[in-house]
Amino acid sequence: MTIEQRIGIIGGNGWLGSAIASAAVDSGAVDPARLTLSGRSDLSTFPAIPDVHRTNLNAELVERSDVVILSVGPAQFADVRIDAAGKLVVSVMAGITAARITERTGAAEVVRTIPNAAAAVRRSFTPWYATPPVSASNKALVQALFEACGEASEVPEESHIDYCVGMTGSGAAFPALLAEAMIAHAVTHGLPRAFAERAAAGVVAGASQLLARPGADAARIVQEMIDYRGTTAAALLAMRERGFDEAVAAGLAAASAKAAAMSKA
Ligand SMILES: NC(=O)C1=CN([C@@H]2O[C@H](COP(=O)(O)OP(=O)(O)OC[C@H]3O[C@@H](n4cnc5c(N)ncnc54)[C@H](O)[C@@H]3O)[C@@H](O)[C@H]2O)C=CC1
Ligand SMILES: O=C(O)[C@@H]1CCC=N1
Repeated sequence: MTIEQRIGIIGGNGWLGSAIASAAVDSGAVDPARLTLSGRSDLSTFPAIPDVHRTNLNAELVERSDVVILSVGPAQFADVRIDAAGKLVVSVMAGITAARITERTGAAEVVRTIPNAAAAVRRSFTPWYATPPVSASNKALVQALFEACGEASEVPEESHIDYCVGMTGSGAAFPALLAEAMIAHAVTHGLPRAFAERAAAGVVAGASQLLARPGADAARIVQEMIDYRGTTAAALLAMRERGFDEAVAAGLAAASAKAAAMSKA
């Protein structure tokens, strides 16, 4: 779907805002001439997307946009003073409630999302929640915008977005954590670091594709390996025995707790 509405990204000079802007343009979903980015840094540091309008003035961005994406840090939101009444406001900020966004922007139609760092390679999985006033056509716009960044899926409750800060938002870093642990182990067993890095990245990125197959079922893949009763089963059972599931659960809970604390900072 090509998005006809004019899009503005406040914080479009930042990590995630830049990735969304590039994905939206590269996918063809958004015409760069209808895209505006704002941020606090020098305009020369903004992403180099031809024909995109860049500004340090949020009011100018709002004036030029039908859809305003909020991509500043949660603690920076208190400094964003805009009047977006009558516009669709889409937040990617962790921890900031839709009620607070309406209160501070005047927008009735608010969507909360939690994309992730894989938006940079158009592989973010992005859940989104629309407040009741959001029209069906604006919901379709949000779905199209985040499909340009990877996959997107509507959730029925705002609390699901707060939960997803850990799972989808922070989860993009988890494969690298797994790879790092494997590299460290391989190096202590004498393997050359360069080989270990290539092998770990290859295993983590390559084998993840098993889960990308239609109908893939993580629990079934794990159980099949355990039922095979070979070396993989030995590895999986030892990791579980040492608290793998508990470590993941603690990580997800810590991310959501941190988001709640950041939103109050
Ligand atoms: N980085 C990630 O993987 C993810 C980030 N998020 C959320 O996305 C938001 C942005 O995160 P990042 O891009 O990583 O941060 P960032 O620090 O790279 O970008 C934020 C940008 O906002 C700009 N900014 C700050 N105050 C501003 C203001 N008043 N007006 C205009 N621009 C302003 C800054 O110049 C900065 O470039 C955060 O709220 C974060 O919780 C959500 C999911 C994943
Ligand atoms: O690390 C962070 O704070 C951001 C928010 C969710 C994922 N990344």
